[in-house]
Amino acid sequence: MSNLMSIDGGPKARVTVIGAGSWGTALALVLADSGHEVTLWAREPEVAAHINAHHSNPSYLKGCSLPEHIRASADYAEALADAEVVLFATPSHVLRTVASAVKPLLRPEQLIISVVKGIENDTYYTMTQVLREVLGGVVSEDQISTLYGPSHAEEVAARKPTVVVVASYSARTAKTVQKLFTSPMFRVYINRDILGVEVSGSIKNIMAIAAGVAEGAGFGDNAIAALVTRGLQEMKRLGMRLGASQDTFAGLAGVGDLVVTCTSGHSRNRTVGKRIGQGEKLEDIISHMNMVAEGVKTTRSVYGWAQRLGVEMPITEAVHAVLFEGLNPRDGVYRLMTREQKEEIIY
Ligand SMILES: NC(=O)C1=CN([C@@H]2O[C@H](COP(=O)(O)OP(=O)(O)OC[C@H]3O[C@@H](n4cnc5c(N)ncnc54)[C@H](O)[C@@H]3O)[C@@H](O)[C@H]2O)C=CC1
Ligand SMILES: O=C(CO)COP(=O)(O)O
Repeated sequence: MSNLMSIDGGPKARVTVIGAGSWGTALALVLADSGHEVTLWAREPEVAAHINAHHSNPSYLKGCSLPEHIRASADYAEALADAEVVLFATPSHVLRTVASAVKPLLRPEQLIISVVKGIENDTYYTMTQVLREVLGGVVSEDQISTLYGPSHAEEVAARKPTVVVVASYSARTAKTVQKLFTSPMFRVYINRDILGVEVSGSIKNIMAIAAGVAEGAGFGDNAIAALVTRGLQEMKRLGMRLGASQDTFAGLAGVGDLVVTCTSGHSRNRTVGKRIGQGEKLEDIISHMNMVAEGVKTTRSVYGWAQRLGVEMPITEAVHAVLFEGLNPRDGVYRLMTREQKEEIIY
């Protein structure tokens, strides 16, 4: 277990954030505001140079000034040299590669945090499961945690009130991470159900694409409310089949993140869905985006996972058909509306 004296016994910890996209940058700001020493690893050397010279990251977080004591580097060894805490904030499809690359630089006493939302294609692993597998032998699973919840980077960076959850394989680690992040505008609850947190916080991105498609296709608020409600049932059905706790889906990583992503103008997943609903092609949208819409890849994973387990996930199936099988968005909605008649709650 970590001997993070700087967190447990004092105000400052040395944190390295791997990934200077919008979320990694916003969380670096939260931690720096609390007095922690933060180093941001950026994949692009020009992003690191800009952060060091201008204390901002316009490529990923426009209009935001960063505290001057955040340092950036595009070199793993330099970025990780003194880290007590290593926070992964990359897109989900590169987490395995990035974690493998930094593994030789990690030490057993470091705490590892994932804020990455997604389910890996083919393995159907959550992101802490990927980290557990890749970092095994260096870092114990008790050192690993995840921070999820309704938290658009733009609002966090603007220091607007945000409430999230931390879940870990170890209660002590969860408590340490809670303490690390807590500030007057950033409140952190602990949730013991790490699987439920990761499953719900990842599948909500599929529902956000569906909500965007509905909006783009010209449907109304009733349709969005229906997608949020039935989407929650779907998330719960898969999650509980995997052993997650029902209550997690009513919590911040569940309905909390589902609502914000399905309704916020900040959401990249909702935006991708909306543009598809308006008639654009997925490839054209994605090829012009420098940011990640995790729901696209997660749709492939969850569709395959649900098929393998025999779990009914009609919204996920419809999103899969629209994204990857050429189904017209309006026909996707028609398909959902004309399914066989059902009871709302299956007991
Ligand atoms: N932006 C947000 O408001 C929130 C994002 N998240 C999650 O955080 C994770 C990271 O997303 P964002 O920071 O929003 O990213 P972003 O969409 O702002 O930027 C993409 C990031 O991925 C990096 N990247 C791209 N290809 C890479 C590669 N091959 N190797 C390493 N890095 C690569 C880019 O350099 C950039 O830092 C995602 O899983 C996302 O769902 C979670 C909560 C809030
Ligand atoms: O997870 C998020 C908010 O909690 C971010 O959602 P988007 O990736 O759709 O912007």
